[in-house]
Amino acid sequence: MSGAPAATTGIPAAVLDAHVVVDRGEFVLDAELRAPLGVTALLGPNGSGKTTALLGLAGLVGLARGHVRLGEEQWEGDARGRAPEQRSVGLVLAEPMLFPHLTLLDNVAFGPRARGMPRARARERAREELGRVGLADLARRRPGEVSSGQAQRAALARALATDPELLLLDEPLSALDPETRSRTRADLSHRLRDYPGVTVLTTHDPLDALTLADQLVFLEGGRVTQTGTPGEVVGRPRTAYVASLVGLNLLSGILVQKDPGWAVRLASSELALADPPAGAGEGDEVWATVNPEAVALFTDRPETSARNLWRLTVDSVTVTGQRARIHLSGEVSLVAEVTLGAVAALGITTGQQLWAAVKATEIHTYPA
Ligand SMILES: Nc1ncnc2c1ncn2[C@@H]1O[C@H](COP(=O)(O)OP(=O)(O)OP(=O)(O)O)[C@@H](O)[C@H]1O
Repeated sequence: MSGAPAATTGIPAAVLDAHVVVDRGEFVLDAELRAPLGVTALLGPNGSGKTTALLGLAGLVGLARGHVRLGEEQWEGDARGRAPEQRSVGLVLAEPMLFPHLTLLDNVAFGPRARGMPRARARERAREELGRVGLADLARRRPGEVSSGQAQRAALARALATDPELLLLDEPLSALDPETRSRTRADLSHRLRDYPGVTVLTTHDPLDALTLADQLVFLEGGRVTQTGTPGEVVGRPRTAYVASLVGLNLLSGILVQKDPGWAVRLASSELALADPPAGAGEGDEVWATVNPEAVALFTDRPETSARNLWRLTVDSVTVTGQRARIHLSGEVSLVAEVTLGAVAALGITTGQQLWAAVKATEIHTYPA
């Protein structure tokens, strides 16, 4: 839900402290980004400004306003600015962008060499970095002679060979096929655990974010809409995008006391609750999440003890593996997740009307 306040929670002291404002004409990025040591994932839909934010941190696009500080160092702001090459940054893009005519070893040695390290030491450093990403045996190959996942690992080694204080990874796994992606994700996770600096990585993929990152920052329309640890975000999503990414239904409304019990008054329906949320009272705005697996579907009005029952229309059906997600709308918009067997048994098709039931105990609420 755009316009929701950015929510920040108990993350360690920020080491990267930036306010990145970039004016691209029709699009303006205005994002405050704080990242502690460890991995911060920047997530957002296409065009939300993730790449622009990374380029702003690296000094590769100019800021209209704002600042970039890393620890005690001011990289940008207060009329001071460091050129990109004066920033201690390692950058990895979706495409590895290795020099095709150089071996992996020389590709990785290039950064230390360019910073004045003698050739033999730079090669030694490169060998060490290639070893850390499992490429010691391929050091003499050229980029065209290795797989896409291996090339991406070499790009990571190249970025780390200069011992950057800030590592920026822009969709580092997005160009890989699914199998390579999952193996490279594991290698990346392993290598990042040993990297002592601040990593900011952009991704669309919740699996990348949840497996690689200590902290998540969501960007929507150029603004930060939510930050938190993976656990905090999964437990309390605050925008429809965040909720859908973590696979939950998110509804918002006003908490009302009923006789007996409590409910959330939605735009055109109500959600009966088992318990009111801690920290909220009558009349307060609250969020409610419903796991799609907790939405039971019926073709005929069921005899059910579930206190939430609606007749809804099937808008679309998406299948992943053996399960299907049924997008429903009507008095409420909900996604239900059922087995393919249930899709067949209920004969689910687009446009069909179904009864959807959710037990009050399956609704998780928290203050907005
Ligand atoms: N060089 C440019 N000149 C003008 N507009 C640009 C430029 N680069 C990006 N934009 C615009 O800025 C917005 C943000 O783009 P950006 O690439 O940062 O988004 P993103 O979140 O990384 O997207 P994706 O996930 O698709 O890579 C988009 O609307 C894009 O069209």
